[in-house]
Amino acid sequence: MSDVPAFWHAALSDTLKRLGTTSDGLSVAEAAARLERDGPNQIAEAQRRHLVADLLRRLANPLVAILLVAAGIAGATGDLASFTIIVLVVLLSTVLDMVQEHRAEATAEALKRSIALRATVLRDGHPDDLPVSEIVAGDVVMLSAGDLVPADGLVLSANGAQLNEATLTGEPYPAEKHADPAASASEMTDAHNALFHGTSVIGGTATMLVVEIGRRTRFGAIAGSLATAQPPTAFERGIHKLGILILRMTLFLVLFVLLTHLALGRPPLQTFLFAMALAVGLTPELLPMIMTVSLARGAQRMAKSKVVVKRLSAIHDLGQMDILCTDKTGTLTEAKISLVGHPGIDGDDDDRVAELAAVNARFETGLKSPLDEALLLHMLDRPLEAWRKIDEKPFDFERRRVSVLAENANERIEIVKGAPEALLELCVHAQDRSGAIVSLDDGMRARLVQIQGDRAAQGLRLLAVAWKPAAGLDRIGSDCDENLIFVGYCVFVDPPKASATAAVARLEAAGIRIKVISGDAAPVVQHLVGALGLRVEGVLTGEDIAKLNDLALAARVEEIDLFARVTPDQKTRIVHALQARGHTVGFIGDGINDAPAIHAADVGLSVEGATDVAREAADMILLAPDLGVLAEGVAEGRRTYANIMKYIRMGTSSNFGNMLTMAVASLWLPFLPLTAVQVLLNNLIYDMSQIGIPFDNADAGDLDRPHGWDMPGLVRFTAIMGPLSSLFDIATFFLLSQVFHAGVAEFRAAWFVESMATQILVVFVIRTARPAWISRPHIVMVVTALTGLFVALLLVLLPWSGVLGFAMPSGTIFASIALLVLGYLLSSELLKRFALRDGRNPPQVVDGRLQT
Ligand SMILES: Nc1ncnc2c1ncn2[C@@H]1O[C@H](COP(=O)(O)OP(=O)(O)OP(=O)(O)O)[C@@H](O)[C@H]1O
Ligand SMILES: [Mg+2]
Repeated sequence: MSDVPAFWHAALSDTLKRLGTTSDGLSVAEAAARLERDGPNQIAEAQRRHLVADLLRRLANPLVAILLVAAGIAGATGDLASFTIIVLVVLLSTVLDMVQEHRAEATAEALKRSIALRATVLRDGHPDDLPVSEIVAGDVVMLSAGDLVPADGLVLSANGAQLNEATLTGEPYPAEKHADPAASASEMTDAHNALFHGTSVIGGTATMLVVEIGRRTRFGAIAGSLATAQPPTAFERGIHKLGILILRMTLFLVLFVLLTHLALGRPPLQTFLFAMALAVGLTPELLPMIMTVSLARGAQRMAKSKVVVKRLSAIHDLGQMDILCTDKTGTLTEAKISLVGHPGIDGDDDDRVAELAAVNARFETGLKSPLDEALLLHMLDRPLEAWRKIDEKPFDFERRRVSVLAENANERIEIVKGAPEALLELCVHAQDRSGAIVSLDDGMRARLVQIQGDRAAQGLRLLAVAWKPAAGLDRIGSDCDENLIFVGYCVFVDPPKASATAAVARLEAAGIRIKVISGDAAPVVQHLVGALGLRVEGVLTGEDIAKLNDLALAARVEEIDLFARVTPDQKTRIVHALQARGHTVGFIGDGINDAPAIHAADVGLSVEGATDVAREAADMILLAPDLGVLAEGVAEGRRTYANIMKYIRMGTSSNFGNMLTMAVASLWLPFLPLTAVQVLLNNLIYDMSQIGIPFDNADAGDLDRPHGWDMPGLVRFTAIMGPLSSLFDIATFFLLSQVFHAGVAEFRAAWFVESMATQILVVFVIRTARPAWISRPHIVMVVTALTGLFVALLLVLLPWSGVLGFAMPSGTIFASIALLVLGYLLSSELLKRFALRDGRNPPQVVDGRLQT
């Protein structure tokens, strides 16, 4: 990497001295000073772009730049009015755009900050829960299983600390960390005394001295080069394609208008300005702003219904999600686990079982599972003080058991507790109530399997407990799973969550199929879904999945709704298999074991109380561990999508219509239908009139099933509504020039009004697939749209309209225009039933289930 010696080579005492700190950490005042000096501990550059820089960036947009140059030419040739107005309009619309977008981004950022990761940091010698961004070099941070390492640093002390460093090193196996110096380690993979930002603690605890923060960490160094941006969603890709299409058409039209007018001998400068203004008018320049504002507004509303969005574009995915994978504990159950029994091999409660299990739970340093907590709670009145820990082999989700080496005055033994099926297999002896050790024959094995089956069928969760003598041993050996002596089971109850049934029903009614993916045993999961009354089909276990390759798995995942005893890796495989079948997949989970699947899903979901790793991997965080909250979120996602589509439909259809109109007008009219200034004003007012769209209400039809980017539907909409608007434009031309023989200024005023009214008012028609008078628009949208129309009328009616090149049209002209506009709105209302049909084959909902 670099010639500077790696930070883990130096002696700890030297590093402490260099950083001016001790193993008790910094004082609050010193930390504040360092935060001021070094800046926050974050990898991304400060998000807030500088306002002036942003303005310049927007003005550098080629279209705007051409306009400004054109304005300059107009000014130089003495057309001061055009110069001033063009510059004003350009500035106004740019600033408008920018302010809206900044405000939206600020809202989204604030929401995100509310769920920022926190860490336990020693300040003034006391542990304090602080946002990770406030960590400075010299701080001492306390880490435990499930935490993300917030910076680079040295291990001060560790207790069975195991780290997953795959993000940095690609190494899938956990790395053990301890405080001994590693002066000779040249690679980070060998630096067993160093902790790196972005890795996660999967077992044990550690205290860490922070050495490097933010971009100076190893992770920060590569994160900068590896663009961390998420790949665009299907919706964003669609929008991008549409943008390119519009750009091509605009270019074509502008060239066409330019060449025809020049060929017909019209004044070159004016024609050029007009063509440029047209180009500006045709670009959906407001689209990015409308998208950001809609998404931010969606995020704000979702926050009210307790879903905090970390990645804004995930709102699209949420609206499009048609499969939700969920883990069991906490989402479908109350996660209030208690021990209800500890039967020995005869089936009756045996205290030795509870005691050994509790010793194991007490000494295990990994993330305490709710099962461990239930065990410890049960033993509260009988402290395990006689026991001393010697060694441990921590829990992992592949082995599904924990081994602990411990002793009391009488014995030194290895105690194992874990998933019963596998653990029973490993036992060759059993111990009965009297303490006698008997051989575990087939008959007894069958009786024990029977106990497992009985309890699981009642929905009770089981852990098996076994042990073996370990006199003279100081470490757990590689033979730790051999020759075990079975003592009994711990039986837990985790009551089903009452609200889950209704929440699942709501999600299913919204066209989302639920799949339960659990690390628990199949009968337990089956009993639970039965108790909740969920309609789920089929079961696949981790063992089955291990035998399937990805292709075979993809063939099975559709019809199976229950997955039991799966490993974390298999959770991810299931998500990928569903994605391969074309589904938009959500995954909700809270554990270390869920994080990879959360990351792989289109919509990664986690809950407030989940482990850091799960929350970090998620796109959205539910503030309440309740699927009902998610159902609300889905509705918001779809509303956001529906509103963005309104803007896009308005834009594409009126653009396409305008293009046709302009092409016809250029050939036919002896003058430009509008001056450049008028085109720009038209565009500005139209833009402003649409600012209310993100606030609009959505119809039930927009919310009751998933929908994604639908290009064929959009093309059909444009092909129907575009020509319709041209038809009425051309009718207006005809009326004005052939019937009323309007003068140039009067013609332009009338056409300005007609074009504004049709463009602005049609939103009330196409915002809904239902009859326009049934579906109520949001008041903010009504007000912005009508204000736009009012301003347009003022520009023509006020005395100074002459400055803009308008002359007041006669009352008859106004009346005919009003009739034309009315006719346009009515025919749009009639035709929209053909234009607004979904372009894809609508998914069929049969018997409440979405058929795919
Ligand atoms: N602390 C523990 N000690 C021993 N075994 C454990 C412990 N925690 C979990 N196990 C075993 O590992 C299995 C898988 O763990 P867990 O149930 O947490 O997985 P999961 O996929 O998160 O399940 P869920 O869907 O319930 O959230 C458990 O069913 C249990 O048999
Ligand atoms: Mg879990």
